[in-house]
This record gives sequence, C-alpha cells and structure tokens, in this order.
Amino acid sequence: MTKTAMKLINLQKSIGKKQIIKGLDFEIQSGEVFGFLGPNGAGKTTTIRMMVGLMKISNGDVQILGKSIKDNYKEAIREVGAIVENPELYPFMTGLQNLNHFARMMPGITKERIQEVISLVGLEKAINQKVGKYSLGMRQRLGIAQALLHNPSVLILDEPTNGLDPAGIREIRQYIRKLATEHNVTIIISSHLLSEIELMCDRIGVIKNGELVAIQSVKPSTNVKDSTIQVQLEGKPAKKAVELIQNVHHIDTQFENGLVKFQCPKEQIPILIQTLVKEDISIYQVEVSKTSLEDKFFDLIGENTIG
Ligand SMILES: Nc1ncnc2c1ncn2[C@@H]1O[C@H](COP(=O)(O)OP(=O)(O)OP(=O)(O)O)[C@@H](O)[C@H]1O
Repeated sequence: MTKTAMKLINLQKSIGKKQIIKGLDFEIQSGEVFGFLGPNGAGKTTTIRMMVGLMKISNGDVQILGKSIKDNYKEAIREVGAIVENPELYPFMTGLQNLNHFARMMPGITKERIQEVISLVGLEKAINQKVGKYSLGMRQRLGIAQALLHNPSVLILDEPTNGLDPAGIREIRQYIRKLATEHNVTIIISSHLLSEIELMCDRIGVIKNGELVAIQSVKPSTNVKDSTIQVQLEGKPAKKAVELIQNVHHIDTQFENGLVKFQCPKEQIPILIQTLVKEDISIYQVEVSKTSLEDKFFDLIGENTIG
C-alpha cells in the first residue's frame, strides 16, 4: 500500500494584499520523485519555504507523514531534509570536515551514518578534498549528503540543477533516482525547466501564478518513444535515406512533400543522423515533434519554454 509522504491542504500565502499561493491541494506518495515545475515567479520557492517551516502559512496546512507542520512542527520537520537556498558549505574545509561540522549540531549522528551518506551521493573519493576545489555538481551532492544526515523520509530540493552543466545535471539525476528507488526517500524537486527534471521524476505538478495548473505522471513512453522525426532532403538522397533508415535501422520510413519521416526513440535520433551524414547525405533541416508531455506543458504555460 502506498503511503502519503506529503499532503498540501488548501495551502495559501499572502504577503500584504497580494495572494502569492492561492490554495494548493495535492499529495506526494512515499518513495516518489515529484517535480514541482513552473516559470520564474510562479510560487515554487514560497511553497517550498512553507513546506519546510521557513515561512509562515497564511491558510491551509502541510502534512508530512500525517504530521502537521503548523500544529506539530518538531515532529513533522524531523522527517524532512531540505536544500532551499544554496547549501551552506565551508570551502576551506574538506567534504568530511563539513559533514562532521553539521553532524555535531544534530543529536545522534554516528560516524557510520556520515560514511553512509557519503556513499549515498558517491563522494567517497573526493571526501578528503577541500570543498573549494569541488565542482558545482559535487557541492550539490555534498549538500544533499548534509540534508540526509538525520535520515529524513522526505528530501526537498529547490532548483538543484540551477547553474549546473549537462554532466552535473546527469550526476544529480542519477543520485536522486538511486535515493528514491534503493532507499525509499521521497524527493520533491523544483525547477523552471521541464527538460532538466522530466527524466528524474515520476510525477510533475505545474504551478503558475500560485495555482496548480496540472499534475501528471511522467511515463518513459511519453519521453522517448513517440518522437516523430522529419528530415528535409531532396531527390536521390531522400530515396537513399529512406532505404538506409529502413534497411539498416529497421524503422518504417516515409517520404512526403520533401520530408523523410519516421518515428523512433529519442536516444536513437543522433545515431540515425550519423548514418545519413556518413553517406554524404546533406541534411537541410531536422524537426523532432514535441512529446505529448511537452505539448501539454507548453499549452498550459502558454510559452515555448517553461522558464
Ligand atoms: N517577500 C515577498 N514580498 C512580496 N512578494 C513576494 C515576496 N516573496 C515572493 N514574492 C512574490 O511571489 C511570487 C512567487 O515567488 P517565488 O520566489 O515563490 O517564485 P518561484 O516560482 O520560486 O520563482 P523563481 O523560480 O524565480 O525562484 C513572485 O511574484 C514574487 O515576486
């Protein structure tokens, strides 16, 4: 049976006369990776700050494993680890010294637990290096290790991919998925970019102007299987391209109105393009149709990018 890890009940925030969060109602299940997506200024940080008790709730409530953050703050917050602003790390100390420092401020953190969180985020090799020498991705992972020290059930990360390069994003994605699947940690992760979080989340909730506008599961099939690719080619090369894609890659391919069209998983697109380029086929344009998930979010947000 799935357990509810976090429940938002008509959560509202007003600052002065302005209502910033207009009544959010949704649940996040235990062990789920939940993406909290919305354009800049949508209200993600405000919501997260209320979830972790850093900001007073104007109306409604947040329950963490059934415990109210309003009425039972101490018990509720024990279940949560969070990075809301940049993790506070000392660059002149090693990773281990940083973790030891934070562990001293929390009761009951053993040396074994510190080693456990280090291996959870894959920092064994770098843990005795000064944090000043860490990449941004490594710093984020050390921040996550720090947030996990007290063994929380729920980990909340506000824009953890901000400023990371694609390799850094991939690293974070990998550890987030591992934490959820192997350690049953529920993870809530906010972002203004769908592309950065769709691959690591089970479900995504979209917020705009303080309101939830969509909540949807991310099925791998919607991400990778349904891409339709159109390659603009002419005459003989088009015929050759159709043959190559059909015979070498065994994918049904059509040629219509100057476009070679086929469907394949997203990861296969660069391999197919390489096949054509190797055969000296000049490609004038490649168009990949949006996945249904992207379509839906772009329609909701009314922009071509979510950020
Ligand atoms: N202290 C405040 N006083 C007045 N307005 C505020 C305050 N804090 C936030 N806001 C407003 O509330 C709205 C939501 O801000 P919030 O930072 O939660 O959005 P966000 O989705 O996290 O955006 P970003 O991705 O840019 O951080 C914005 O319009 C912001 O200007």
